[in-house]
Amino acid sequence: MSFSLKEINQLQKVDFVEVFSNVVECYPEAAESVSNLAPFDTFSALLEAFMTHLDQLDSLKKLRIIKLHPHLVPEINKEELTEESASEQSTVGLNRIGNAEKKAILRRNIEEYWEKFDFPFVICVRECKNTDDIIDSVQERLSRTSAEEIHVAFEHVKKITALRISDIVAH
Ligand SMILES: NC(=O)N[C@H]1NC(=O)NC1=O
Repeated sequence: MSFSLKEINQLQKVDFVEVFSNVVECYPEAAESVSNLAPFDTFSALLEAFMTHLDQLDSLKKLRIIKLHPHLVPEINKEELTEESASEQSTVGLNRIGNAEKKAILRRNIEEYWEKFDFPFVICVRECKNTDDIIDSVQERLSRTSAEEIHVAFEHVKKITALRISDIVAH
């Protein structure tokens, strides 16, 4: 459902939090905090409020948010996907990889990443052209340090959030 900025600004706090509850995956606390800053003069101001909220979180909370994201191969953890994640994962066909070998490589790489870092591989899927793009990224990012990867993964969390906000609010 898409809202105008005017409609967003007229929402009661509880409704604002519900509308934006999953723009940060499974972390409604972001919407809760940003709701206190309403009304917003522009779409950019709303977007910026969420980005600023995320940026100022301490590193433990950032890590917690990264860990709230589902694996790109949900079978790894037998996960139920949120509506937003399922839709994003389907944009590049992650839910219908026909090539068994490719599916196995992706799964192996993502499991290896999880074992190395102890948090899921997070990437803004909607910025990827296809599953090969994702395989290349996970292989490249596997060589990084944990601190580097927390930073990179969190930048992807912010991109995912921005796109989800753009889906909700006409701009
Ligand atoms: N693991 C991971 O990257 N998950 C996500 N990426 C994305 O674009 N949507 C997600 O849920």
